Amino acid sequence: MNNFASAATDLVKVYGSGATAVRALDGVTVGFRPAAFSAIMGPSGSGKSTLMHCLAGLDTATSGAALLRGTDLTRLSDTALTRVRRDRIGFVFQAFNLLPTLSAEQNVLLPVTLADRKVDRVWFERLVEVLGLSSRLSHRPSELSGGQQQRVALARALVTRPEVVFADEPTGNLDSRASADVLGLLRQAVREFGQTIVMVTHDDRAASHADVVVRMADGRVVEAVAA
Ligand SMILES: Nc1ncnc2c1ncn2[C@@H]1O[C@H](COP(=O)(O)OP(=O)(O)OP(=O)(O)O)[C@@H](O)[C@H]1O
Repeated sequence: MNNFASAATDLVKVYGSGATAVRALDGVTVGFRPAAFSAIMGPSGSGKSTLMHCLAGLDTATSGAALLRGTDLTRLSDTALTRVRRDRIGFVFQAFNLLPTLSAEQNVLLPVTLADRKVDRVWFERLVEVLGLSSRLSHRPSELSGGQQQRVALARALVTRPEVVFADEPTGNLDSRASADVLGLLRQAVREFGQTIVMVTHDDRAASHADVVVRMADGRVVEAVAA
């Protein structure tokens, strides 16, 4: 499992206890290749978000391992986990989650600012150019379209060059044109920057942009195929 950028081994997540317990993950073993675009699909309630949250260190597992390049996140302290999330993982959410009072540039640079790190201007300029944000950097989120806001969120996720970007329904709030645009950019990040991306989606069209599709049902992986 160490060859994978992100992996789960026999991952179990039980919410609640006793008669009302829900086994959201029922022994998931799966690996996500580096520099590939992977999609997790499956019916509502099949455990997609729970798997992603455990792999991204946003939720704790009941048992099993959630590996980020061989680091088992289930064994880390809260402080260590916070650092891993900040330094080694990028996030893109359905609801963009940009800070409304900051400009696009400040939003993109937020993970660098928070980590008190030096901004790599060359990398920043390249990202902004590839994502088509050069003329939008001084705008606040409210002055941007949904597609532009998601591009800012994507730049924010990529700015630290994380080992994995986890995207949770990244096109869920976008119309079909903006969706195609964002999916094309996710693909481009994989192709040009060697970025590893793991995306949860309901949308067959979104999944068709991925290299690999992992299908879940009832808390288990039922299929993992090259798209
Ligand atoms: N915080 C929670 N407390 C209790 N049960 C939960 C919690 N989060 C998820 N579950 C349950 O775990 C199961 C898996 O949920 P999960 O959100 O991972 O599914 P999903 O495939 O992402 O669904 P959707 O596509 O609707 O987002 C569901 O039965 C859900 O009701």
